[in-house]
Amino acid sequence: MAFTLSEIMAARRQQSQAQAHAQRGGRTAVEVDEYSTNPTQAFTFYNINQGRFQPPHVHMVDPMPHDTPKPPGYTRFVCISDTHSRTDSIQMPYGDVFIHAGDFTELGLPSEVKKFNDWLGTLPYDIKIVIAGNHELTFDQEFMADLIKQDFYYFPSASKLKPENYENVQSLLTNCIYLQDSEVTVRGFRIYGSPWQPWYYGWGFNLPRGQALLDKWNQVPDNTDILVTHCPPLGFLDWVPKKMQRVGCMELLNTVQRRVQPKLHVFGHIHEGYGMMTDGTTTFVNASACTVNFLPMNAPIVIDLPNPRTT
Ligand SMILES: Nc1nc2c(ncn2[C@@H]2O[C@H](COP(=O)(O)O)[C@@H](O)[C@H]2O)c(=O)[nH]1
Ligand SMILES: [Mn+2]
Ligand SMILES: [Mn+2]
Repeated sequence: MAFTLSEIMAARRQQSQAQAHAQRGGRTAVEVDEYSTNPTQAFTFYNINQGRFQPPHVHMVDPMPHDTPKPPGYTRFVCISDTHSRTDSIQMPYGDVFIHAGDFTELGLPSEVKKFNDWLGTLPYDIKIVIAGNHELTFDQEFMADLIKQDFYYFPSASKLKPENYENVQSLLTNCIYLQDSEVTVRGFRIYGSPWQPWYYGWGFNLPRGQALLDKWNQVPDNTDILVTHCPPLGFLDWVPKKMQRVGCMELLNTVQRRVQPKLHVFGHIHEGYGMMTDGTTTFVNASACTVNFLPMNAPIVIDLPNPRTT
């Protein structure tokens, strides 16, 4: 893949401006990236010209064994995602705070949501945080209104749904804190959750790459400790082998690295990307429980974070 000299110079200028700004202690306002609509090209360009995804800062991290003792003064987060109504065989480890990063159903049917909520009720964690993903169709009110207008053309299996059965679908989640472009502070950690992802076959919470998604990420407060999104950022656990593509969101990456800099970013969506990485500032967790064949084979990922000082 060839880049022109002016493209390389522009990217270097952008990088040095961001570094200078960061050195002044400021956090950069994120703008739409010129490679936003082609994430595979963006990855290649920024990797070759800026070493943006290279060691020593960027590397894989081995998930912690579930029987590791928790150090005093730490909170243990149990991260999971993409369970797709297949929770029966999943062994849940010890922990304090449960985080589910979306796709807990296949279609967001109220029956599936109730089953998921019942499962949540059996889990022993102090706090349980859940966001939606593209499969939670009924949680996306605008999506459902459009689907009805199209007479359920794209999702005929959802056609039996009646609006009165899903209008308040969030209220079925009685055993967790549900976040949708919103935040909660637990044990001193500021946690923000958002379900949006780059458009892919017109599912729920799909948005075009670029400004539309950046508008959502711009709602994340600067001092967020833990960011939960359904989709990955570009370059972190976002590789789709069968398409040989990077599919993470460029604007999400820039928001995480240039502005918010959370301690932990939990997501899923790309089942093949299950695992853990770091860039030296943020730990990235793709917690997809299901494989690409929708088999719930991947264990929840646990991570200990030091409790924030409260003054
Ligand atoms: N090439 C792309 N593949 C994608 C994208 N989003 C999802 N996927 C693939 O689908 C599965 C399952 O996703 P789900 O949301 O239906 O559970 C995922 O593991 C990928 O293989 C995309 O934007 N581009
Ligand atoms: Mn999924
Ligand atoms: Mn998904």
